[in-house]
Amino acid sequence: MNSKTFAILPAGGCGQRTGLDIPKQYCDVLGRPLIVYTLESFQRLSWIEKILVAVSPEWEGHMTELIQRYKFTKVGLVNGGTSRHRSIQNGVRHLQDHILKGLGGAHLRENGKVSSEEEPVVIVHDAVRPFADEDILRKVALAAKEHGASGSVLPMVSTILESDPHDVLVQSLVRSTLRESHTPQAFQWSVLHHAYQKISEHDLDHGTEVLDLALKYTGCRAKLVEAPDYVWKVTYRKDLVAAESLAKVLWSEVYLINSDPLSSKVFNNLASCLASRNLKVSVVPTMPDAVRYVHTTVVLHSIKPAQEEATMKCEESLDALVSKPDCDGLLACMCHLQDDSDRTLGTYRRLAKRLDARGKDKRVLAFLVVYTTTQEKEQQTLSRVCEMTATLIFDRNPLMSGQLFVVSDRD
Ligand SMILES: C[C@](O)(CO)[C@H](O)COP(=O)(O)O
Repeated sequence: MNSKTFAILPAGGCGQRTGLDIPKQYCDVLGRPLIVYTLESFQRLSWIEKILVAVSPEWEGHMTELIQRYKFTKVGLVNGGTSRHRSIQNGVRHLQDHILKGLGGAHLRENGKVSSEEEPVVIVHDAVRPFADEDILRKVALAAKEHGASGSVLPMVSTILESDPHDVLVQSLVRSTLRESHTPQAFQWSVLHHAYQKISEHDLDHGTEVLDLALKYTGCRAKLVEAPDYVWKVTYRKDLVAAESLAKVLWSEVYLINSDPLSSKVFNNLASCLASRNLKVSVVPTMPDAVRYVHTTVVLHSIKPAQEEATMKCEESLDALVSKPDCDGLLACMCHLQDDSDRTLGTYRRLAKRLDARGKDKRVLAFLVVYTTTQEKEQQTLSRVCEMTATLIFDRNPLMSGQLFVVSDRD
C-alpha cells in the first residue's frame, strides 16, 4: 500500500446477544480477550499506521491496560458512541482533528471517488471479528483505493424470507443475487469523511451499514469482495466456542526442536499427528524467537538420556522460552526413558511441577510426556505417544499443565 492506511474499530457494544455479563469483545478465548486477537491482526501489519478503537467509557480503563499488557503501539482509544455509526463517527473525527489534520476530504466526483494516489484509506472493522487476515485486509484496502469503498461479503447460506408484521410470508428473495455484509470494509478517506459529515441524526441512530452511507451521501458504489468464512462476527455464545477452536488452528504455531538426528522418527510421526489437526508445524534445530501473540508451542524430545541430563535440558529449554519477550506459549517435552521405576517417575513428576510453576508467571503451559517401550511394540507405542502429545498441544488445557503423562507398553 503506498497511501497511508488507518483502521477504526467500533468496540462499544454491550454484547447483549451472548447473554453474558461482559461484552463479548472482552471474553476470554484461549487465555486472552477476544479483542486482543482482532487488534493483533492490525498491529502486525507494517502498512497500517494507526488503529482507533471506539470504547464505552466504563471499559476504557480495561482497554488501556490491555494496550499496555500486549504492547499495542499503534492502538489509540476514542469514545464509543450510543450506536455503531456514532462510534465510527468519533473515530473519523479523531482522524481529522489529530492525524489527518488539514486533510478535510478531497473534492469528490459524481461517483464519490477521489483520483489521488495519495488519498488515505480507512478500514472499518468490528472488534468482534478476530480472524481477519492480511489477505482480506489488503484486498479491501486496494479495492477501496480503486473504487472509493469496498466491503467483505459472503454468499447467503439460507434463503431470506420477507415477512409482514404478523409473521406471515410476503415473499422469498432470490438468494443468488444477495450477499451477507461483513467487515473489514475500506474507504477512501474523503468518502468516509463526507459520509459522516452529512449523515442525518436518524441514520446515526438507526443504521449500521457504512457501505450504505457511502452510497447514500457520496454516490460511491462499493466494490464487494468475497471474504474467507472465518471473518464472521462473534455474536452468540456458541460463536465463542467456535472462535476458540479457530484460534487453536489459525493462531498457533508448533516448533519441533530437533537437535538430535535420532529424534527424526519421533518428530516425523508427531508432525503428521499435528498436521492432521491443521496445526502449522516446523521442524527447526534451535529454539525460535517467540512470534508475537501467536500461541507458540515448542516440543523437545530426548532419547534415553541420563536422568539428570534430561531434566536439565527440559528446564533450560523452558527458561529459554519464558525469557523471550512477548512469550505466550506451551512447552511439551517428550522423554524416552530406559527405566520407569517409581523412583525415576517421581523425579519426572517433580520436574513437571517445577516446569509448571516457572511457566505460570509467563503464560507458558508445560507438559511432560515420558515413555518406555519394548523393541517389538516400539512403532505402536510411538504412535500412541505422538497422538497423546498432539492432543495435549491442540487442547492447550491449562489444567493439564504441570502433569506428568506416562506411556508404557511393558506388561
Ligand atoms: C453487518 C455489518 O453491518 C457490516 O457492516 C456490521 O458488521 C454490523 O455490526 P453490528 O454491531 O451487528 O451492528
